[in-house]
Amino acid sequence: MPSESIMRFVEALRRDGDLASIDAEVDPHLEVAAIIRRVYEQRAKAPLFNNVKGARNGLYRILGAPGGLSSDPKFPYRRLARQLALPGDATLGDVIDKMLSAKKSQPLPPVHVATGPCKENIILGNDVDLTKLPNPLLNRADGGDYIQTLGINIVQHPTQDWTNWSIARAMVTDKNKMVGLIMKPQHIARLFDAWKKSGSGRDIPYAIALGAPPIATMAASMPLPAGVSEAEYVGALCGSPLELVKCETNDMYVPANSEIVLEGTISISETAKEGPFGEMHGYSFLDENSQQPIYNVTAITHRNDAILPVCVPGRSSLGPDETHTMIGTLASAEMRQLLQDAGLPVTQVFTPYETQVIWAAVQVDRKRLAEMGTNAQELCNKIGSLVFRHKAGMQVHRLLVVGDDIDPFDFNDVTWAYATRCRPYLDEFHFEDVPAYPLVPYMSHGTGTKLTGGKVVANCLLPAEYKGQQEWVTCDFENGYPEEIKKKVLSRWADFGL
Ligand SMILES: Cc1cc2c3c(c1C)C(C)(C)C[C@H]1C[C@@H](c4ccccc4)[C@]4(C(=O)NC(=O)N=C4N2C[C@H](O)[C@H](O)[C@H](O)COP(=O)(O)O)N31
Ligand SMILES: [K+]
Ligand SMILES: [Mn+2]
Repeated sequence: MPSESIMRFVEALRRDGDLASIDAEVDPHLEVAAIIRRVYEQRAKAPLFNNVKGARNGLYRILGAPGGLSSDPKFPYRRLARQLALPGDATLGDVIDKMLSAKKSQPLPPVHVATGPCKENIILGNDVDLTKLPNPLLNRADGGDYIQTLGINIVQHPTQDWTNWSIARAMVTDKNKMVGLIMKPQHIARLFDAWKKSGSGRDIPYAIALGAPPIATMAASMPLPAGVSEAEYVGALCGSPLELVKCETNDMYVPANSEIVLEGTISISETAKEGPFGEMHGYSFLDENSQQPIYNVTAITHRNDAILPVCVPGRSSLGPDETHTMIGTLASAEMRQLLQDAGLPVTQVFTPYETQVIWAAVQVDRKRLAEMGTNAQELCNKIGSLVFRHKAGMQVHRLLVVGDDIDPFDFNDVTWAYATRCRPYLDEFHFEDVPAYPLVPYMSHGTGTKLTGGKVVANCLLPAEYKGQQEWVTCDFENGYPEEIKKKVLSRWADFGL
């Protein structure tokens, strides 16, 4: 059973020796975020701050980098594994397979229970004061304190039977208000529009479950198809229904063992300035601010000694954070599913962390490719059209189509194929009429259009590979020498003192 609560997850990290439990007082104004940012980059233990300056009455402790790489280089993805109850030595391929494993199963609806740990403390109406919480400032350029970076935004469709769980950032603006990014084509934006169109004129009931069960947070970060209620997918993933409790001030349901729950309504008319925010590509643009919807907060409920998980997005090549290990990996899962459902000989898709998950390597089975009797132009246009016109491919701007001799999780492999087999211009297939990811710096602050285009598929297969032929020997130790020579070399290696 995956870690069905943040507490169980923290215990798993402690057992792994991958948790630093810090009782010294730390300042949520930049100090906490700077530590978390360095934890990602140094691949240090996940920090649990038990003594955050300004915390009171159990609100709140902070857990940093729950989805960062583990502090044990032998098991880099062990934190993700613990969230999904996979073995500690799980690979990213295992994480992708696990998150896709319920694709063919029946959805398993959650069950409603009377109460749970998130109901241990209930703060209502006038007692709600977000400004009294130790909200973290995550980057010196940020436009506000982002309390919401790893919680689940829970919003229902006004008429259809669809409750969407996603992650969308939000910052505190005053005692009972936040403002949060709601951007197309994300489902929260789609539901926001549906509410506006419904003509009811009502503001939108929502809940944000902070410190929800880790596997629920993973599903919230995954671009599952529209209409799929993530809670039901999680039930199918776990083989047992999630337990939800009803909110105090609206009819939303939240995971019973969430750490902290914010309840209220998203205004369909009022907006406020949101951002800047240090985002997933490693930039916080000083002029980045847009008018975004206001989240009214009518209740806060929480566990005693509640823990707020926090993500501090930034440069991933030094050490990926959850906007890479979760957004990138889970979008890769959905892109792989999309291409396989279209009958293409795709065996794996992955967004390298070295590219801020803006690129994705698409691995094809070269034997099955040869049976297709196709060519680069045809294959790359098919792949690009499928991925770039689908929501799961929204944040990817460059696809690299590689053969099965290339490990998509190994950036050395991917760049070797890209550098040596993709001829600039002839092997690049451009897409200017597809939705862009507007937060990519060369889109938001570049010279061209901001909402469309700037996408390309790079063919990294030589023509012979389209016929299933590999007309070369790869010059590395692994491939360049007969087995008995390699055995001989390895057996004498130590004696030579190399
Ligand atoms: C894991 C994770 C996911 C995030 C985000 C973050 C983290 C940690 C923070 C740290 C808050 C940074 C911003 C980054 C920002 C962002 C915006 C657009 C695309 C990617 C990221 C955004 C966000 O603010 N808004 C948004 O719409 N989607 C986000 N996702 C991606 C979505 O959770 C993901 O796409 C899901 O699939 C949505 O569910 P849906 O398919 O609509 O049901 N945030
Ligand atoms: K989701
Ligand atoms: Mn969704």
